[in-house]
Amino acid sequence: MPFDRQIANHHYQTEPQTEAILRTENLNVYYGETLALKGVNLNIPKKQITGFIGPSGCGKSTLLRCFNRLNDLISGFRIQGKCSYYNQDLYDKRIDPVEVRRRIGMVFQKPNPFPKSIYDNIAYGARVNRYKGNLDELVETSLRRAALWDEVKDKLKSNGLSLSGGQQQRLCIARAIAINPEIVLMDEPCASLDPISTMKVEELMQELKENYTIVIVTHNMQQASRSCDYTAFFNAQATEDGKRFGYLVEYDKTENIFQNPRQEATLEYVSGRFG
Ligand SMILES: Nc1ncnc2c1ncn2[C@@H]1O[C@H](COP(=O)(O)OP(=O)(O)OP(=O)(O)O)[C@@H](O)[C@H]1O
Repeated sequence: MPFDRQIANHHYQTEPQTEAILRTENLNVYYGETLALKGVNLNIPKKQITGFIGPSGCGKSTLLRCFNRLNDLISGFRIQGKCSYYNQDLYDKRIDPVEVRRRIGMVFQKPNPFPKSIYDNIAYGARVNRYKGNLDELVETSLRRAALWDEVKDKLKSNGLSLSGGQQQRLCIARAIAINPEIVLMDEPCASLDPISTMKVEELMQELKENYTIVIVTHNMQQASRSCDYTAFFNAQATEDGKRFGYLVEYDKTENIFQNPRQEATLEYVSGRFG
């Protein structure tokens, strides 16, 4: 099927049965004159784990960053189409990006704790937001939710950077949830972790989805098939002038993407034949 028809009709998507919390409609993303993502239509279900997979450069991180306005900081970035949270246009002029990032938190590929104590890493956002509750309780609850409390409860004054990589990443997840977001975006959160730490983060994601919506970019096919309820497969298409743009190929329940995809390209990618 010609590429444009693939984009024009959306036969390759199974709409999630649960309420959508994030939605894109005909979303194009540009960096300067370069089109990075074309025509993305996606509904991200609430309190589920949605994975973005696809070869390098197909725009997975770009799309993830659109959801908490993190691309705003990049000069030349602009979008066409719509990107919304519930039914609120995230790019409406009246929307405060700081408030967006409070509700939609982010965990990055490389753990990036502040060079502060474990306690202060968690308390930081609350203090900035003039949190009125009990800080000790917030720190404990957040660390418990991130499955880190037992490992750090006796050394809350130690520097966050003194923890192992896997612990640092769980600290970053605890820091993200301490400001009580509704959504946690994760950009390859296990890319720099060993298999045991990776497993802990995956287990943690399953616990977190009771309270939060999670969207994760991953290059690890096993991780996507184990952890995600829904999976979106993106690919890149070359243009005549030698540039490439990303587009959504197929979006479905994870088991369908991995066991019974409707697109040949998806099958090739998930079975490791390209990408
Ligand atoms: N800050 C930026 N300025 C200009 N172009 C960018 C910027 N960030 C990303 N791009 C371009 O946008 C396209 C998509 O990149 P993006 O990082 O979103 O892809 P990705 O699928 O997440 O890749 P990877 O799997 O390698 O992380 C690429 O062509 C990339 O070069």
